[in-house]
Amino acid sequence: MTYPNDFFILANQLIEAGRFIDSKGWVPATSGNFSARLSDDSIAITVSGTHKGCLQQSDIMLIDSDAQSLDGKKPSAEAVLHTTLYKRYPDINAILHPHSMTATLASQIFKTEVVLQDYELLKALPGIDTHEARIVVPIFANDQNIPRLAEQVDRYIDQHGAIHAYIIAGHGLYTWGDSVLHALRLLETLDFLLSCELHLYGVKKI
Ligand SMILES: CSCCC(=O)C(=O)COP(=O)(O)O
Ligand SMILES: [Zn+2]
Repeated sequence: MTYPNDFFILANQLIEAGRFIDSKGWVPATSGNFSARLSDDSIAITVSGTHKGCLQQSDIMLIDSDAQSLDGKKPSAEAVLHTTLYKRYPDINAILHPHSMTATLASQIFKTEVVLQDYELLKALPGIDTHEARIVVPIFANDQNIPRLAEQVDRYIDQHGAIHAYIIAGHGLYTWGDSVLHALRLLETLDFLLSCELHLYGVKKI
């Protein structure tokens, strides 16, 4: 298998992102998955079952835009959630999915959505230039049937318009950006804002 040139650059960015995300405690055990879109529209994604804090280049593989393996490796079990977002949003090039405690707890408390409003840090999200913005992070029921879950997300976006992230209940968060670094900044932003909301609801230590 000959990988495109940008595969190795993006794979290294995903490896670095994994170290950072793991240092925050957001990908316990083998949870989470990450991907980046290449210039030929194929997708570099984490191999299923790997520890995302100590990824090697061999733990990043290539899939096509329909989540089919291009190199014989086994992609993340949630690859279809990634390809569905890439199809919908031509401008995004990276997706990060941690199993952070903030997202997991928020889903148990808020059930259907988390509303983020009146935070200066909202301005770290694309297209937002005031703390008065109102962001909704929808929460979807967890589902072991990933294509069905992806359809649920797609339907929500059809009905409600663009979102920056979503939570899968009792599971974790999905967010994305135009680069791995950008997606990482959004992830930090959302984690901080979710922990503010949890503190407001009496959760003392996260
Ligand atoms: C061990 S966590 C259960 C699977 C999961 O939710 C996840 O994010 C990791 O799955 P993958 O196949 O991408 O390693
Ligand atoms: Zn997961």
